[in-house]
Amino acid sequence: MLFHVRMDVSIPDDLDPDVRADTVAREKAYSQDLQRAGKWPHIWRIVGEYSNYSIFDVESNDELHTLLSGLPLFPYMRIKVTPLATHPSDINGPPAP
Ligand SMILES: O=C(O)C[C@H]1C=CC(=O)O1
Repeated sequence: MLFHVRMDVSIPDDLDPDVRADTVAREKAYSQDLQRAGKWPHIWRIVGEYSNYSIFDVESNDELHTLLSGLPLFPYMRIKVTPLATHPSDINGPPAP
């Protein structure tokens, strides 16, 4: 199942700089592990914002929720999830299983 996900990050200005650096480093490692596992096949920075558009490829809503709620930056994010279906005009058809 494919999901379009928008993440908007808002880290409080008064967060301890060491905590901030550690959290951002753990977020990067967590994200890259999921990318290597094929669960997070696309991530794009939204120009001019501390935000991204991502595509997740997971088995269920519950799996997506587990992955998103495990993000180290999750406490500092607003997340909008949009489920994706195959478009009938897509010349490539549905994604390969
Ligand atoms: O920078 C972001 O967009 C937030 C988050 C998502 C992946 C990652 O490494 O950080």
